[in-house]
Amino acid sequence: MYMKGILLVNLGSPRSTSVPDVREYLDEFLMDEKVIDYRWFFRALLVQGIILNTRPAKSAEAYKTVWTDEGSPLIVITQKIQKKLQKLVDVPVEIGMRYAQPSIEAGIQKLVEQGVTEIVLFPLYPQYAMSTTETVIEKAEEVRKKKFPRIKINYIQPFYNREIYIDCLAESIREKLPENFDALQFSYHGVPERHIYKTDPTNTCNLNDCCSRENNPSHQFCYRHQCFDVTNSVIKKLGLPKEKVMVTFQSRLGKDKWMEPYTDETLETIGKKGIKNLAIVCPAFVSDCLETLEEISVEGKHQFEHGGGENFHYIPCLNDEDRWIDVVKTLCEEKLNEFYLV
Ligand SMILES: C=CC1=C(C)c2cc3[nH]c(cc4nc(cc5[nH]c(cc1n2)c(C)c5CCC(=O)O)C(CCC(=O)O)=C4C)c(C)c3C=C
Ligand SMILES: [Fe+2]
Ligand SMILES: [Fe+2]
Repeated sequence: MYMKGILLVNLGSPRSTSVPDVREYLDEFLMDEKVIDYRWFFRALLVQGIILNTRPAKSAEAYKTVWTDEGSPLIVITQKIQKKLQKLVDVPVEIGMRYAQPSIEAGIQKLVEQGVTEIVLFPLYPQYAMSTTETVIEKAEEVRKKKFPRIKINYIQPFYNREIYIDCLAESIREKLPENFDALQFSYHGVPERHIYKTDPTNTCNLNDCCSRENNPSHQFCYRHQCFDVTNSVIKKLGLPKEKVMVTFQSRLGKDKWMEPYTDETLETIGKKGIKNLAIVCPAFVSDCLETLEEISVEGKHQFEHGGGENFHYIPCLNDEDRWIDVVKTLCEEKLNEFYLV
């Protein structure tokens, strides 16, 4: 007897805003070799010897500013997506986080307890990255092989170029754009440049003009290309001129070279260049989280105003908007149906 289910996977947050809980979360997150891709000894030296001495206290303060009575925004929003999706589909829907709780293992366990044998696992990231999609799939496969060897898992691939997603994002942005703005900034989570080279099976991406060219075989694993592709498709739908649009990369960590231009440096300087009214959106995230609610809405706003900007307008993520839940449903159903084909 076969039974299907859906597991929605997001990044995860600390259990609470206490410094020990934030340290535990950062330890698991940053010791993932798909995130900090140094050899174990050097990774441990950097993460456990340096970063975990100071960052947990700083991050805990940041988390306090976004935490709600129900918990971390990222987890609360993922739960809301789960509940809304559950009303639309007739198979069980659970959630799992790549780091901390509820874990991917706990999510699969819940599905198995409901009799599920075939799971559609949805990594909630529009663009592919080694530090997101790839680590989720690797972790889920590790858990499946060790704990649930008889379960089948079918993975939803990055959906950055799916028309239903682009339509949904464009409409969501259109509704939230202020009447007057000098520029619309697309701020994506950054990754170290090395990650892009490392995951390019074709060795052709030059992290430059290549990412904006059409039909390069490297694009399937090029996070930078996929960010530009989302931006170009959305602005085409919105009918916005390219001159009014910027793409930047946020949230860098450590001393490696991350993709440029950096969001914070851009925000500090554009006011003086005449951009007084700014709208900003963060399409690497489907749900609002620390990186959007604190780093962009609060810190980003200060940086913009400090640099001479006047009106800063943050455009929230898709979160649990009904049109986005419909996209999630369609993408899940496509994969659920694939089980019949194998
Ligand atoms: C959306 C895609 C993401 C990519 C790509 C990504 C890469 C990446 N992140 C770090 C380091 C940190 N990220 C942190 C928070 C965080 N990152 C993402 C998403 C991506 N990360 C989200 C959704 C969040 C928010 C989590 C939440 O609880 O709200 C943090 C923790 C917070 C902090 O201390 O600043 C770190 C650290 C690296 C190193 C990396 C790629 C190599
Ligand atoms: Fe590229
Ligand atoms: Fe991150």
